[in-house]
Amino acid sequence: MTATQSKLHLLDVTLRDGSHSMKHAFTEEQVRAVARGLDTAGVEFFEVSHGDGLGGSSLQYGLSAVDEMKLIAAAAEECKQAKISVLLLPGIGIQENLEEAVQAGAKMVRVATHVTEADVAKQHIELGRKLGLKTVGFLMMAHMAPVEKLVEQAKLFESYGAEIVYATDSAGALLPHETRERISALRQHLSCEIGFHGHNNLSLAMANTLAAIEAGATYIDGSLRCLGAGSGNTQTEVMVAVLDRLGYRTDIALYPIMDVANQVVAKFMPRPQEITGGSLIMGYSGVYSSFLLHTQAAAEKFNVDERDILIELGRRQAVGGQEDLIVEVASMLAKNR
Ligand SMILES: CC[C@H](O)CC(=O)C(=O)O
Ligand SMILES: [Mn+2]
Repeated sequence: MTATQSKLHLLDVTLRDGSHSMKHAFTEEQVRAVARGLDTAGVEFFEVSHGDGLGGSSLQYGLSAVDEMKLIAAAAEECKQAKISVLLLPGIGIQENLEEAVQAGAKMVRVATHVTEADVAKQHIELGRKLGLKTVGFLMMAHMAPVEKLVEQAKLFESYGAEIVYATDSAGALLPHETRERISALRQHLSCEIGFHGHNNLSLAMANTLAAIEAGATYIDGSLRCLGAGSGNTQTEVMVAVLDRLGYRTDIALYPIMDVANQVVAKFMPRPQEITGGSLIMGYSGVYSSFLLHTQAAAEKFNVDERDILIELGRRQAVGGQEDLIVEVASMLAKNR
């Protein structure tokens, strides 16, 4: 990689993907402190929503301790320059949720679908554009589709009006050459900007991020201290240092971004974002990172090994929205013991 001084857009997802690790219990005070720190450091975009996107607060996905609209409004109040993104999964979030988020201060929407289901997002992308938002298509579980399928689905997003399309490694299952192959194909076949969102379940989030950048991604996600589902995301503050060493411009100041990571986020994280038995197996068998805490609860309830549940979920190719399968598999394993 050569030093290019070309600008990369870092989007921090601590206050959205981190919601999974926090069991959706962010307080307003925590959100304000993180938002202030990100804004001061020069982060351009950061995401605030329930972990499963707008409207995700439910028994199936986990109830939010504080209404996400209140958190979005609080974060917006703290910002002088940073813009707030929200995640929207068609079928979970609805039009009214997005309109309310805009009232609260959101400036970007990322419409997320399973990697083969972009066609359910047409109205949502059009709505984002109509509301004047920076509008993004976010293809989750990108490891589950062959490259040609990913390109086909990304083109659908682009045709609906998405200004950026992401390949999302939801399970932290991609290897660097697979990431490179996917992002290169997207870059070759699309005119819009390309993004990458990684998870660190196989300790490859940074390697995949660099492969994505080399292949043409210009929007990159990260979270402070890796606070995100599974083993978390590419670590924002580390990425700022690495990209600076490589000669990329992020316009994010290193000490301030380290300070919000270490003096704010580290103080309220429920546990370090380590690669545990469960998250490693998620990357290994290709299971949605957001299933981790649900799986650990089911393993405890049915007294079975969380790794066995995850291997079976991977074999069944479980996708987001199938959280009920976790309990079904755990109970099946307990019966067959
Ligand atoms: C359930 C939504 C999911 O957490 C979105 C995301 O960040 C991913 O797929 O990695
Ligand atoms: Mn994620």
